[in-house]
Amino acid sequence: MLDQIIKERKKAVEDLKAKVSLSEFIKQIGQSQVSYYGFKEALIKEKTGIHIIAEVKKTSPSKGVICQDFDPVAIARDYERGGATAISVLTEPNYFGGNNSYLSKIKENVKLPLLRKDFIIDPLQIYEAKAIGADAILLIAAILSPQILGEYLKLARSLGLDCLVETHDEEEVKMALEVGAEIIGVNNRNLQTFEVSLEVSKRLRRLIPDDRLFVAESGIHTQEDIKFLREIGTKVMLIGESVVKASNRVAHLRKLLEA
Ligand SMILES: O=P(O)(O)OC[C@@H](O)[C@@H](O)c1c[nH]c2ccccc12
Repeated sequence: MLDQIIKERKKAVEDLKAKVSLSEFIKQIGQSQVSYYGFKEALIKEKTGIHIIAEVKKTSPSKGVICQDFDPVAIARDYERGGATAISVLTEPNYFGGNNSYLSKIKENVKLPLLRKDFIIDPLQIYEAKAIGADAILLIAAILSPQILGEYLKLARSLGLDCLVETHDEEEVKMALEVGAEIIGVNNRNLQTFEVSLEVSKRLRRLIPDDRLFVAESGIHTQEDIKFLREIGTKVMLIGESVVKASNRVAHLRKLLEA
């Protein structure tokens, strides 16, 4: 599955390159009127409870359609009212039902830092992320070499974008630490098999020193899940399905924040 997603993303990047040049993105970034917000800065603020990065996604390869009447701006507004610290927006169209325009529209309507959630495999996508209004990007260790990951981190920083570096095993955590990733996510879902277990966070949490920001990602649904993650020293959690699907998103988020 992951291989297929990457193949399609590569094709999309080739199509993008045929249409938009790097200098056009640089020009767009220079002329941008939007306000950017610090993603890491918001997530490291001292707080009694946890910080939640709430995710806007319509479908997923493992669950199919998650949200029937999908309105990205309305969802993002609910997240803001419910107390999310940041918002993750899927922009990958074929598997997650995402779109760049969703991120841009949310940027115009919500005052929270935005993470562009996509499969980044080319530097042009990093410029594009900034141009569409992202404050941060996801970099997935499993699909990048250490050298490329290091280069993308540097490029993102030079554009003022924070990076969430996603890992799923010991090897990937080591790689993220070595290239100097400041924010390290542990995906509880295996992107190949879709198997989800919070034990992955528990196992990898202790490998991440206190000078880096640890983020637990995926498979977080209940107050019990949050208590479990808090007990292993998690302060930031990325939650998708559970909050998108809730009949009352604001109330559900507030309840999770109380855990
Ligand atoms: O819906 P969940 O189980 O709460 O998961 C959210 C998020 O972690 C998940 O969407 C995700 C984690 N890593 C990714 C990489 C690409 C696309 C999506 C993801």
